[in-house]
Amino acid sequence: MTTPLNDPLLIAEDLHLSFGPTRALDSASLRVRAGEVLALMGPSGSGKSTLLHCLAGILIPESGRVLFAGRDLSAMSDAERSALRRTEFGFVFQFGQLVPELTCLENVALPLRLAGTGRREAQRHAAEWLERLEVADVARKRPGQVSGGQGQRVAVARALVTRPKVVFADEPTGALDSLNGEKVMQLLVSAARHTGAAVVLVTHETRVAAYSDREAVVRDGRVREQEPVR
Ligand SMILES: Nc1ncnc2c1ncn2[C@@H]1O[C@H](COP(=O)(O)OP(=O)(O)OP(=O)(O)O)[C@@H](O)[C@H]1O
Repeated sequence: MTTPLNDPLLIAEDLHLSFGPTRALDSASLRVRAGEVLALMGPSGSGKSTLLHCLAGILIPESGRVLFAGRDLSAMSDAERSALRRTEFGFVFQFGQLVPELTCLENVALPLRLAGTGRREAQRHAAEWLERLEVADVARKRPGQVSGGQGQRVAVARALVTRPKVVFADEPTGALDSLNGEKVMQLLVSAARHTGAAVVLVTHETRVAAYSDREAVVRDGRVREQEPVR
C-alpha cells in the first residue's frame, strides 16, 4: 500500500465522541502527512488524547471517520485494527508502558517477536535501536532499574523498532525534567526522521512542540487552528 508523498497519510473527518455527558470530540478534523512531526496542543480536557486515540484506532468515534492510507478504521474488525496498530503504528506514552518482567532489550524486541521475527534477529535489531537511542548500557536491566529518561528512550526504541508509519506520543516527556525531556524529544524526532515515520505528539509544553514541523490546537473537542496541509 503506497501513499503519494504529499497526500495525507492519516485523515480524521468530523469526529464526534462523548463520554456520558462529556462531549470529548465535537466535529474534530485533522490531516497528518507521511513523515511529518505534528504537535497537538491545547488546554487540559480539550480532547487531545481522545483525538489521538481515535487516530490510532484505539477508540472508535460515534460519527465521522478516520482514514489511514485510504482505509477506514471504523470499517475494520477489531482484529484488523489490532494488526494495523501492531504493524503500522508505534506508541510512546507518559509512563508505564514497558513490561516490568522483561529486560529493556526484551521490551524493545517484543513488537518484532509478536510480528513473528525470530528471537536472535529481534534482539539484534533491538540492540541497534537501544544504541541509536543512546541507552545500549541498560539492555540487560529491567525497567524498574533504569531512570525515567532512560525508560522513555527504551520506549521510543520499542515504538520505532518495527519501522511504523506513524508514532503516537501522548505527553512522552510529561514525567521528565526539562533536560531529559528535550533529549527524549531530540532522539524521538531524529529516530522518526531516520525511518520516515510521522509523529503525532500530544503536549502541553511549547518547548516540546518546538520539535514539531506543525502544530494543531485542540479546543472544546475540535481542531481550532491548523496550518493547511501543503
Ligand atoms: N474514559 C473517559 N471517561 C470519561 N470521560 C473522559 C474519558 N476520557 C476523557 N474524558 C473526558 O473527555 C474530555 C477530553 O479528554 P482528553 O483526555 O481527550 O483531553 P486532553 O486534552 O487530552 O486533556 P489533558 O491535556 O488534561 O490530558 C475531558 O473532559 C475528559 O474528562
